[in-house]
Amino acid sequence: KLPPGPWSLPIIGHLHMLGNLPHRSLQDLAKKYGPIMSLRLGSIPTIVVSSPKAAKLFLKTHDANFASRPRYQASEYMYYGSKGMGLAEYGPYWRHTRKLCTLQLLCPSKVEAFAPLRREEIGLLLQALKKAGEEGQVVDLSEMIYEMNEDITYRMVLGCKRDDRFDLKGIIHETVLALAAFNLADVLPSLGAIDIQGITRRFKRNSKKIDQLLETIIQDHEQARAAKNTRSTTTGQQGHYHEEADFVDVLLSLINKPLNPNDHNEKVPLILDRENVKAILLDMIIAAYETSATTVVWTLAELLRQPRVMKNLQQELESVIGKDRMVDEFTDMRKLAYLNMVVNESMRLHPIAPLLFPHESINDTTVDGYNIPKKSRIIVNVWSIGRDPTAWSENAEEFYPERFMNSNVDLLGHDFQLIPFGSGRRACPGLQLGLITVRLVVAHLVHCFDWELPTGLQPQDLDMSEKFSISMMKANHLLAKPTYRLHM
Ligand code: HEM
Repeated sequence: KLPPGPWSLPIIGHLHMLGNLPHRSLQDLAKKYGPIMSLRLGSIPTIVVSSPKAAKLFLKTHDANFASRPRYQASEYMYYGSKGMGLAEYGPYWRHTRKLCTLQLLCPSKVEAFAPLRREEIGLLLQALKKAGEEGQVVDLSEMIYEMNEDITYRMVLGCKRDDRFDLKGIIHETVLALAAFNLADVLPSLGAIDIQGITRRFKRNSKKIDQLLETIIQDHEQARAAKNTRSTTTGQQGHYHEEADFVDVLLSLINKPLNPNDHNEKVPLILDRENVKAILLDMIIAAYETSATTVVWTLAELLRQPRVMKNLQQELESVIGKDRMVDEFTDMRKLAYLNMVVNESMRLHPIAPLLFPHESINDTTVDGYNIPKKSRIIVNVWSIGRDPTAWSENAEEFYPERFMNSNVDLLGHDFQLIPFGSGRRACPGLQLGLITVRLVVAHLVHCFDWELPTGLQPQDLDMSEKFSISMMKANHLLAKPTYRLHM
């Protein structure tokens, strides 16, 4: 038997029940039909998972069967015929690219190597805020945080944050918007050829622009590498031409080589080609583009709504760091226990991917007595799990970081009541990078400044509405007035 679910309409199935904030609509439905629920979105059989216990069954017990992704038009058009990693179906290509990304781009030593870049970009944000504070201005904190996060991302992935030859930020914004749009063809594939929403045309237009951008940047890197190599033969020096190699450098050092040289089972080894490189670069940009910034904005909004928690955090920062120097990523972060609780609590209530990214089942299987057909789409409602009163007690809707005191629950994916980065084979490979960025930016903003809401706005009246897009952001920008508080 299939899991229970509501009656569906012809053709559209349950699409009309999703609304603008599907995580909330699905939570309401799960209250009626249970933590493993069956829906049909267009023509796609869909299973919605809404409790920690059920999430464990899908993401741990039966993880291997649910580790694939549905086919999306976006993956086909924007990612060079599904050559990215995040949307790739489960199989050798995904496995090898994921390994490459985890070991070469997102490994702890690489995350650490970008610490000076983070320091520089956070420094620029703090300077701008200090100046605004001296002039008594209210700032658009959302905009400033997103901009800084983008600059960190572009420098880390591409080695630059602007280019005189093209509108780097504009092209990437357009790409993100195209990828975030709800595409009917993904749930009603028969509509794909008609392109009612004009999305296929948009993908085609956009993929050309993004390809030109990536191609130009790759060629710059190739020329720089060639120049460096000529120099190294004369001086006998080896190594990269930058102090810290950006992601383009790393991928170019692996291009035209087998994706996994140690896998002797494959008859024809998969070779990393130029399109793979461009698809992976785009994957990294999209994955890092706004995720950490969205979490920082939610955290600051919660802190502004809860002056008690803001004060506790400031006290912790003051006792560990004092007021005569800035937070240091290497020496201070692990001592900031309350900061970690604040970030955990923010990600519990505001996971940036409230429904993870849909998974797809590989074979027919049985879970908890229910039949789950092959090629079902699996939606894990992490947002609803984070607010489940049976897992989090009656105050589950409240922002209360102290709930993590003397608790072993963490964000790493083994506690199924808190999985903002997912869990299992498809869990976020950028977890360390995302988490350090969030913790570091929040620590600096709270350590360096006292924050006030714009005149007349009371903490309890701060708007916390959500907007469902590539990440679930705060619908309205966070505005606040900074006052610098350090003695330096
Ligand atoms: C606060 C920051 C971040 C959060 C909360 C987050 C969360 C997530 C979530 C929920 C998923 C989907 C898991 C699933 O489908 O089961 C995911 C996937 C992914 N994330 Fe992150 N992420 C963050 C930052 C980053 C960063 C900085 C990068 C890399 C630059 C990154 C790279 C990826 C990739 C490549 C995937 C797809 C993995 C796959 O399909 O195998 N993420 N992330």
